Amino acid sequence: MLLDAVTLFPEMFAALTQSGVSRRAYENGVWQLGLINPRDFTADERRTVDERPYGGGPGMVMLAAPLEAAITAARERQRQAGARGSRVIYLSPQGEPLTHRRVCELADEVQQGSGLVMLCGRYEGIDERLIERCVDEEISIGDFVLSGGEIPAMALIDAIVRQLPGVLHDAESAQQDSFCDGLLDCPHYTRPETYAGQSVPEVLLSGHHEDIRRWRLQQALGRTWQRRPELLAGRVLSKEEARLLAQFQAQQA
Ligand SMILES: NC(=O)c1ccc(NCc2ccccc2)nc1
Repeated sequence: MLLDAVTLFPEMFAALTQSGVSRRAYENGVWQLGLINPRDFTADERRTVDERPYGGGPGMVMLAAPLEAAITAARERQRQAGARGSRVIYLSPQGEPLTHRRVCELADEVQQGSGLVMLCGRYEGIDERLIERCVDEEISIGDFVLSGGEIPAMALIDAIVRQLPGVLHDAESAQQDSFCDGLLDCPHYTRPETYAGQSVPEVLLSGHHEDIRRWRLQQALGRTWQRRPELLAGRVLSKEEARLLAQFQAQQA
């Protein structure tokens, strides 16, 4: 699974390869990370990667040429490593909002042997002609602006890696994540049974797996209804789900 990042700050990506689930998967060879710095593809002495915007205005814009050379190098490296095609994804506030569904689609593509090149912008963004020439897809992780595309790229990589087989111990926990079945996650509890005077919902101590499954489903439905009702609008409920949600709503009334 070849994932490359075109970035002026390659050292940031250590967060993925040096800790947690993504580190374990990386060390087990489930995924590989390539880091390409556009500064290595500049032709001038000062290794210029950005310039002032035409039309004036604040800030700087990233030059197209070093980025195109970096992307070309990344795609060539992926081709030589046997990737069947490469998708160039540009992380930007102007992108398509990222969803769990898209994460799973990209994870499937990578599993089928496609490579991913994540383009990380800095400053005010990138010369539009580079985007037109080289970017296959623009993705946003939310309606806010960060100082660079590296954190969004790492978020996307982490979300994709979690979906790859063998990464999470029991595949189940990937499925039970929020959003997997289009719902928010249920509440979770662990020891001690009483914390700060608060006890754990009885059903979770009962050992009745069917009751526990039903309680968790009802909590997920109820929370989604309370916090993100628009997610329910796009989801068909089973008879059991409809009944559990109605019961939850009645209890809230
Ligand atoms: N919401 C996001 O996914 C996101 C992505 C990148 C980013 N900052 C870099 C950048 C700024 C302006 C134009 C293009 C890239 N901030 C937020």
